Amino acid sequence: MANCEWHEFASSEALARNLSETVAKKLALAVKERGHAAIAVSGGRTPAQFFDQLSRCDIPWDKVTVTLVDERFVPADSPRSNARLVARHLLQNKAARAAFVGLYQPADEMEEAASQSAKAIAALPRPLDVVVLGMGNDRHTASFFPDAPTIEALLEPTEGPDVLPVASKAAGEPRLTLSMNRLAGARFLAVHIEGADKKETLETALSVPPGPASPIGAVLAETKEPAHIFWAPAGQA
Ligand SMILES: O=C(O)[C@H](O)[C@@H](O)[C@H](O)[C@H](O)COP(=O)(O)O
Repeated sequence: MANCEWHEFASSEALARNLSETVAKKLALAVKERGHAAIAVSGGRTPAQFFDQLSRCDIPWDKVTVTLVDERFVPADSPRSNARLVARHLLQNKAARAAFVGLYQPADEMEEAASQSAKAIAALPRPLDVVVLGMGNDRHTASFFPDAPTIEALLEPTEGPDVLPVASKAAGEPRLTLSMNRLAGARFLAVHIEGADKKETLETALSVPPGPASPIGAVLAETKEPAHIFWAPAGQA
C-alpha cells in the first residue's frame, strides 16, 4: 500500500509557493551534500505556476540538472512539447543557469529516440534527487497510460533502460517516459494535482490494487520514501 503524506492548500498560488520552496531546499541540500542535483518534472497544464515560482528561488542552479518525467514525441518547438513548457516557465530567472536534459530525440521511430534518450538520462545521478509527478483523471502518471499495450512492463521495477517508448491512444501522441525505477527511486517524490476531480481520482487510485488500472498507485506503492501529495482545489480550466 502506498505511503503518502498529503499537503493541502487553499489556492494554486499557495501550493506553488510551498512546493517551490520545498523543492528548492531539497535541491540546495543535494548540491551541498553531493556537489550536484537532478530533478525530473512533469508537463501538462498544472505545473506552470509552480515552475514560475521555482525559477525565482535562489539556489546554486549552475549545479542543477533539470529533466522530464516524460515527453511527447514532438520537437521542442511544438506547442505540445514539455521541453518547451519547461524552457518558458522553469529555465528562466535564476533557474536559467540550470542544465537541461530533454527526452525528445530527432529519430524516425520513438523506439530509437527512447534508446538515444536513455543514454543521456543514464549519465544523470542515481537516484534522482527530486521527481514531481502529475496525474490524469485516468490515473496515469508520467506516460504510464492504462491503455498502453506495454503498461504491465512499464510498471515493473526491473533493471533496464531509463527511458521507454509508449504507444497510447489516450496520450494523444507517442510518448517517451522515464522508467519506474528512475521515478520511484527518487530521494524526494511529489505528486502535484489540482481540482476536486483529481483529488477524488487519486483517493480512488490509492484504494484499488496498484497496477495497470492505477499506474499512479503502482508508482506510489514502489517508492522507497513516503510520497508527498500537493493538492489545491482550484483546478485547471
Ligand atoms: O506530458 C504530460 O502531459 C505529463 O507529464 C502528464 O503525465 C501530466 O502530468 C498529466 O497528464 C496531467 O496533466 P495536466 O496537468 O495537464 O492535467
